[in-house]
Amino acid sequence: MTTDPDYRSGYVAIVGRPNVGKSTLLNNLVGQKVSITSKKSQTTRHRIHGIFTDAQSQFIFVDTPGFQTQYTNRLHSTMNRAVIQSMRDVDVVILVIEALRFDDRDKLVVKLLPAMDRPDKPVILVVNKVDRLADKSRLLPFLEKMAKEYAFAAIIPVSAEKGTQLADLIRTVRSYLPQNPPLFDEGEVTDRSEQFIAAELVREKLFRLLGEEIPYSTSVIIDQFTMEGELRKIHASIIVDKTNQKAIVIGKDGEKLKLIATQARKDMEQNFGGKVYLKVWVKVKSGWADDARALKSLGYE
Ligand SMILES: Nc1nc2c(ncn2[C@@H]2O[C@H](COP(=O)(O)OP(=O)(O)OP(=O)(O)O)[C@@H](O)[C@H]2O)c(=O)[nH]1
Repeated sequence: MTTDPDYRSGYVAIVGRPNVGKSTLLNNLVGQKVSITSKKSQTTRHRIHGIFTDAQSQFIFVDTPGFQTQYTNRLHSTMNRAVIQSMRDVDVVILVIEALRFDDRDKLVVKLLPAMDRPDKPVILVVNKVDRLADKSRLLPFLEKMAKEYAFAAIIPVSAEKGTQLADLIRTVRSYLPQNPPLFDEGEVTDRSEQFIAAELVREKLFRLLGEEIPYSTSVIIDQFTMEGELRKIHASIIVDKTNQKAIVIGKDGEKLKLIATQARKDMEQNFGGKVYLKVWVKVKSGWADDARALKSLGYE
């Protein structure tokens, strides 16, 4: 751990409507250092998506589950609550939009942001996909217009895909992080367990593929994780609270569960760099959320 008095660390939320490039940005920012934290870190208030640590700073990127949903037309109150909740305790919010595009859906996201005139909660606007602009001269007026309309702490045009201007973004975000020693030990966060990642990837699919209510009352546990040569054999259970939730997760003719499992398997194969055999069950465990012992067995202290 560092003893540098100017070390900065804090929580950062990346928000924006679907498809603006949030995941691309996150992956590029955390780069090789992408880490899904260990079970222990799960007990913090945030769901952590990735951590970037360097000699001067540590950025802890938190999930904003609501924005990951496919059901973009259903920006209803549950989702809003989830998003607002996830932004409440972060130090910096990064709002991502596409260059030259600021539509009604972006405006809806802006409405959910913390008040920008509050000095303790800077919102940095990232204008992404600048590489796509044929006519670069249109960018500056767009940036100026955004600056005039909203009190962003900073506006930074980037290409998340090409990695352009990301160093600038890192520097800017850093300047808004509190002076803190690293909140997570680098060893701890890079020591990622494939078992944990596997559970996270299934959980992510629940958020993406189900309505907004269900994922919050589910949990995922890995019952079995074995290697057979190069093949990872994984058995996972999705734990739900009620029988009707089980039916929803499984879907008509098992289609939903199949989709969840297929997408999770593909992500696992990409993450682990090898073939995965994944089997997923849905189990009802009534009142699991209230049962301390059950919670403990699911990894929540
Ligand atoms: N040209 C270009 N394309 C980009 C850039 N960043 C992201 N994209 C593309 O935009 C699409 C959406 O990117 P994602 O990172 O999945 O977007 P997202 O905001 O995480 O989307 P959701 O998960 O749906 O919320 C993908 O096809 C990316 O390849 C960029 O800087 N330039």
